[in-house]
Amino acid sequence: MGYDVVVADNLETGHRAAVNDKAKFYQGDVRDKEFLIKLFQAEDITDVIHFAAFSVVPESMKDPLKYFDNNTYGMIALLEVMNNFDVKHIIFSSTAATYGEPKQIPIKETDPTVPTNPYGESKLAMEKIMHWSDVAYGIKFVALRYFNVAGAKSDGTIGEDHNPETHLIPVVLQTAAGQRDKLTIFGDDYDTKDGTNVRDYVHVEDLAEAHRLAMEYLRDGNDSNIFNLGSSNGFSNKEILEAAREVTGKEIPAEMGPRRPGDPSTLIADSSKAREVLNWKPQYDDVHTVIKDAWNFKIKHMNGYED
Ligand SMILES: NC(=O)c1ccc[n+]([C@@H]2O[C@H](COP(=O)([O-])OP(=O)(O)OC[C@H]3O[C@@H](n4cnc5c(N)ncnc54)[C@H](O)[C@@H]3O)[C@@H](O)[C@H]2O)c1
Ligand SMILES: O=c1ccn([C@@H]2O[C@H](COP(=O)(O)OP(=O)(O)O[C@H]3O[C@H](CO)[C@@H](O)[C@H](O)[C@H]3O)[C@@H](O)[C@H]2O)c(=O)[nH]1
Repeated sequence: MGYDVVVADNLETGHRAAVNDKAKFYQGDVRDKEFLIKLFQAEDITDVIHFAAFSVVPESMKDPLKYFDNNTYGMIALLEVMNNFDVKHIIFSSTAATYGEPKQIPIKETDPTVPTNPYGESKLAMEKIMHWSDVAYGIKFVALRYFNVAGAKSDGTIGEDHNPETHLIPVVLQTAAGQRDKLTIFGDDYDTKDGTNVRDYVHVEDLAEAHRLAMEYLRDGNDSNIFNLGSSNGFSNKEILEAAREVTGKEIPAEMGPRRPGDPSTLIADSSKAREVLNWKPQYDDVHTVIKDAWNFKIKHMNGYED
């Protein structure tokens, strides 16, 4: 859309091949202030979109300090360097995991934030650090609380590739592709329509557009703000499995397993604030399309970006 883009990533879970050729790429760690200072000296940065983080809920339960170090400390280092270079806009990948077990569905931005896992806690702390950096240094932020991001770029060129993969839809599709023997659904004794967890899946292309709108919102001189980003539809884990069977035409063997520690029962967004304030108009509300796009990426990249 005509923006000049600089990407910084340590490639710990990311892939060089996922970076568009038109963007400049710097390999380095967001916690490394020397690296950031060199980057901010070399490039004329006006706005920062901060995605870098660890984001696997069960891993954060086992190793919380890894999450507070990479995520929360990473934010401190970044804001310090932004402040030194007088960069005043940051768009941040926050998460539905900041809410914890919701008191009401759909979840509004004003609802209580009581994370049930260290990952969500690390991100909530990052939001608070941005708030106080706004008060003290005038760095304006938009925290985008993503619900479950899924799908792939609709032309099949960019998609999810984690090793090991833990997210439900790509795990289901690895099973459909014969790369796993079976799917294990983590718990069927929740207080939901069929006993399995319910999540709100938002297409990655809709999510990307919300970032552009959030950046323009800050460029227009608006105040710091927090927005939910979800499709506002809830699908149970069993429903995702059934939808994936329909999309792929594969049997997809599955079994029930025990609950996964740290999982809230149901997460569904009220995204009306993003629609009203950012004028966000998500194009995808059908989970079949989300799964179809993820499957399209999968069959073109059976081994991820190695293909
Ligand atoms: N996928 C989801 O459903 C979801 C939902 C809510 C929030 N989020 C957030 O969105 C962001 C992107 O998530 P994703 O699913 O694409 O995960 P991902 O692991 O694919 O992407 C994270 C990227 O950050 C990089 N990174 C991590 N730590 C870094 C560091 N210290 N320095 C430099 N680069 C670093 C990784 O190499 C990777 O490219 C994360 O902040 C995550 O918490 C994701
Ligand atoms: O093999 C699997 C993998 C997942 N699940 C379940 O599928 C659901 C979704 O899990 P997952 O895809 O791992 O996502 P979440 O744990 O819901 O977390 C995602 O969504 C959060 C916001 O809702 C983000 O903050 C996180 O970064 C992102 O990973 C949960 O009920 C899991 O228990 C299974 O049953 N079997």
